[in-house]
Amino acid sequence: MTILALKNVSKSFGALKVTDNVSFEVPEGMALGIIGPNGAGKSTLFNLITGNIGADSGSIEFLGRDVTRTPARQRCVSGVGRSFQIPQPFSKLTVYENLLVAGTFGRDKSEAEVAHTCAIILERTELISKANAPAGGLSLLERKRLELARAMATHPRLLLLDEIAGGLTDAECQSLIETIKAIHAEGVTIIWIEHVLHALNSVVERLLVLDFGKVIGVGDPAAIMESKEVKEIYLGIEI
Ligand SMILES: Nc1ncnc2c1ncn2[C@@H]1O[C@H](COP(=O)(O)OP(=O)(O)OP(=O)(O)O)[C@@H](O)[C@H]1O
Repeated sequence: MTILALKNVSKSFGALKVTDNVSFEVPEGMALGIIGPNGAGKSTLFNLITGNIGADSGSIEFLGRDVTRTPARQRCVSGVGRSFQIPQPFSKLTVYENLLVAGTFGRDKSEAEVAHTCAIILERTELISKANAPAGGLSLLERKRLELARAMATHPRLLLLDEIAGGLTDAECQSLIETIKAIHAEGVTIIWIEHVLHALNSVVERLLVLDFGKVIGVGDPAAIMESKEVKEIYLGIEI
């Protein structure tokens, strides 16, 4: 089953076309990586999928339903979760309270249900020992983990990760990869934008390359990394 389908989606900021006639489909259960140079339009693509910004043209389907004009909150409630490139937790709230906000947002769930699931998510994202610590005092890895945990607290069927491994040491990155793999193994569909290619390629089954807002390649990660176009455009190697 296709969980997400973009058809001819375009978006401009003034004269700058940041998303240029983008079409692709993601089968449920897949982990898809998105790579591309700085400014290629990767985060904008996430904002279009989540509804944080609206498309100028084209359509976006989630779980077979057209969500092109659906507000962000409703898309989140129906199963689109995301992490942001720059973690911005509620710094004066505790880690646990941050999760409660995400878990409660827009949902018709009892406080007891939300409290229970948030505790489980804190375990799975290795933040349980920090549950009562103010989020403002977390290390970078912990803040990245909190981004992941907050996204998980919204119960996503599709999880969008925006450069979640950026700035981490190799060891930190490896521990985060294991957590992401475990989430994926439970059946959550993942789309992951990342510049840390070894992290990305250890999780994803397919890679999509964006350049100047256009999809210039999509397919098996090894084949994509070896393609002439990707080496020239993304890695800056002249062939
Ligand atoms: N709200 C906005 N208004 C105007 N221009 C924007 C807006 N959002 C993004 N842009 C521009 O669109 C282009 C693509 O930005 P985007 O953040 O999507 O790229 P990216 O591929 O995610 O880059 P990076 O890898 O550096 O995060 C950039 O030139 C950016 O300055």
